[in-house]
Amino acid sequence: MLAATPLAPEYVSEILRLNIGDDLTEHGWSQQNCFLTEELTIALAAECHLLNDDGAMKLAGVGRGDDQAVRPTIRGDQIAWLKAGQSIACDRYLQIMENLRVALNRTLFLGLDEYESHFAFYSPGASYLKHLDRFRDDDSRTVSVVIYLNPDWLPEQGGALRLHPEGKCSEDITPTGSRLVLFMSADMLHEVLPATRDRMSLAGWFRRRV
Ligand SMILES: O=C(O)CCC(=O)C(=O)O
Ligand SMILES: [Fe+2]
Repeated sequence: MLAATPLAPEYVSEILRLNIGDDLTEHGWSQQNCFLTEELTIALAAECHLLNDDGAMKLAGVGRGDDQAVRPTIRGDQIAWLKAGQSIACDRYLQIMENLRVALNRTLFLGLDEYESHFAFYSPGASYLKHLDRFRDDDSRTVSVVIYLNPDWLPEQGGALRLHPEGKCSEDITPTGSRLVLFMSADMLHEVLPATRDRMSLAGWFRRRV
């Protein structure tokens, strides 16, 4: 059982030591393995599974506002947005992301001031075609974040996040549990390849006020 213990204040400095800011500036993306403890990853994965089993997740849409539409051939994941206070595990995760926001602002001066996040559940065969995370009419999404919740993922099970950094070769990242991937929302084209097993994650966006 997860205890509701607060994170140590020095967690911000621990995050700063990971050089995520340098990675984002130099390459437009960063990957950190074992970013969450195994205990927290397991608790978040269990919550994601439960939400899916309870029918509390909805097929995700593409676009925004009146233009939003469900198009499973473009985007096939089911999602549930996080709300503060919904569980100890989610609050712990949101606290870690708040520390990450503070750490990124100290190094990148991006003025990130909010974080939004949802659980995502891709059933076998579901994918998300190549896209940018920033909307045409709203440039507040600045840094995209994904944390994977899948134990013992094998590369042959598919489901990679494929990044397409401009002018460079694409990069495939397997969705292994506790792994964190960040990238610049405005510039990084990316896609989710289909997998042969359930694929769970927490996707989120640091936004700046516009
Ligand atoms: O799950 C991933 O690897 C990326 C998800 C994604 O691109 C999105 O939700 O916008
Ligand atoms: Fe995306």
